[in-house]
Amino acid sequence: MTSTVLAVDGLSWNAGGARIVSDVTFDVAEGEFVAVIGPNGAGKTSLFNLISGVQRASGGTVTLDGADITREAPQRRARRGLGRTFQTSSVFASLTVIENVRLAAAAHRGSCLRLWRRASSDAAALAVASEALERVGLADRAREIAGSLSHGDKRKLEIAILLATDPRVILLDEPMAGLGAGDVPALTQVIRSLDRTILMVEHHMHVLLDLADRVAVMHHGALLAIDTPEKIMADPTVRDAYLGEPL
Ligand SMILES: Nc1ncnc2c1ncn2[C@@H]1O[C@H](COP(=O)(O)OP(=O)(O)OP(=O)(O)O)[C@@H](O)[C@H]1O
Repeated sequence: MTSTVLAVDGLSWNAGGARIVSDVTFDVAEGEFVAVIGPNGAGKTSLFNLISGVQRASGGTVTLDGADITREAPQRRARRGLGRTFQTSSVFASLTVIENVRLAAAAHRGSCLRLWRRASSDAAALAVASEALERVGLADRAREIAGSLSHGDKRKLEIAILLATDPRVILLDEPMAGLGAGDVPALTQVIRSLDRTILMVEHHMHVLLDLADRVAVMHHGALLAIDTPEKIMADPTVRDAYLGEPL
């Protein structure tokens, strides 16, 4: 019996006189991987903004582990375990790889960052950071300056930063965007190995077919369908939403 970790119910958002997200309802079960797809402008990032709290919903609710978090600020949601990456990189380019992760671990542990202390003195945060880097395959790059990493490795670092906060749910917004074709399989492998509850916006069909338990299709701000990848691929209304574009 699987339990619901994240639930959105009737979630809506109006902005600039338009309804951007319209009455979206679905549940995500513990350990489930849900891919979110849809044509450009369908409202995928806006949906993530509502779930993570970057935008306040105009209507509906977001529930995490049974708690209504709809009115909570993003930081509070993050502390509850909603971890999110953004389309643009949130890495501190001038810090080392491990410093980026250690800071996230320390902030999550609530330790005040005493800047006069040596950075490495928080042994617990450092241990968490090392383990997170191990998980994403960046352990041997720990002492490098984050800004010098390749695009693909920066994405892995962003995921390590999230892991350092031990999130209940991970929201990944187009993690493959801007990657060369050669970097996609390695990042796919890292994401697959996370073994967490994950919601991911993704355009690469082969990636989400590989990873997703279910695929949610957004269209004009509404949830058009949510089902297994096989059923979604065979759904004529989904094909119509893409105006004949191959899925
Ligand atoms: N703050 C805002 N005010 C007004 N309109 C907005 C705002 N943010 C987004 N939109 C509009 O809402 C629609 C959905 O945008 P959103 O970025 O959520 O779509 P998306 O599915 O993530 O698209 P893409 O795949 O291109 O990233 C777009 O038409 C966008 O222009």
